[in-house]
Amino acid sequence: MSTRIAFLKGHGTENDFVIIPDPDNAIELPPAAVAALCDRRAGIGGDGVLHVVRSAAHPEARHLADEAEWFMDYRNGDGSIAEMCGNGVRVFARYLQHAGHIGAGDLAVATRGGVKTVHIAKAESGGEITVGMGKARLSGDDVTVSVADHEWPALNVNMGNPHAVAFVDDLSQAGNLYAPPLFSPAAAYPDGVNVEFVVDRGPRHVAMRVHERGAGETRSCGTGTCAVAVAAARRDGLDPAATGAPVTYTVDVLGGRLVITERPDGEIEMTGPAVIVAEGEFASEWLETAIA
Ligand SMILES: N[C@@H](CCC[C@H](N)C(=O)O)C(=O)O
Repeated sequence: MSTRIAFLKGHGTENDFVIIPDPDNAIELPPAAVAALCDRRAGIGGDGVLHVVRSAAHPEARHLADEAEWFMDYRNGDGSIAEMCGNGVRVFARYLQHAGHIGAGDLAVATRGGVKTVHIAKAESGGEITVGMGKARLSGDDVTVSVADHEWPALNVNMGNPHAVAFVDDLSQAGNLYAPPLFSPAAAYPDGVNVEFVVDRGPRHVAMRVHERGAGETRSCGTGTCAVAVAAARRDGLDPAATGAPVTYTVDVLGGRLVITERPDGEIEMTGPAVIVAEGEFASEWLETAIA
């Protein structure tokens, strides 16, 4: 029997998501279903899916239910699972606000990368959303990334999910990014990697392009902007832990701008917009046929 399944479409700096509200975790989303939803021609279209589930109803988040009522079950557009999505968590919070589950103010969201604290500014103050993204883990190991005949040294930064940050002379050097950049050594990223290409725009102001694991080139990556801000700060000789002063970078992405602050205790805050674009429903029959 065909049933109607509600969805919404949203984006954060044009990193776009299909949102599936499913408080009781009643909807099965195998990888092929996620890929069908994210298909930009035959499906709804998106870089990923935000499956909105109460933590108590999800086996991966039940243990976090006392800390965070909601779990962001994030999936990449190819159906693979990722630990964290920075733009996604802002859009997730915006959805909860849009649906009337929460108002402006503070919220805790469970993710596979731990519980994230979220602050939604009041509409009259611009409505932007700030997320406590946790600490960056930098590996000192040498990593390189390459595209066609260009090769760059990169910094291995983990923001819950893996990143390789390469400073380049010009963002066009990354080419069309239809294929994933190559990286070395393979052991640095056993589960694949998100690769950021970065140029300077001014003091504490950079711009980047990103090739995301499981999605291809996207117009923004929130965890990527955090990785880039930390990599740029270290390159510029700035370490909040050493000076006791927070450091803020503005990171331009193809789809907008995010502001990233690293505090002396290493905690990173990301601030940016989140938009709900549309809502609708599809027939379960369509999804079943699409993945058959
Ligand atoms: N777009 C995201 C990151 C999504 C997950 C990533 N593709 C991965 O596989 O780690 C963001 O805004 O952080």
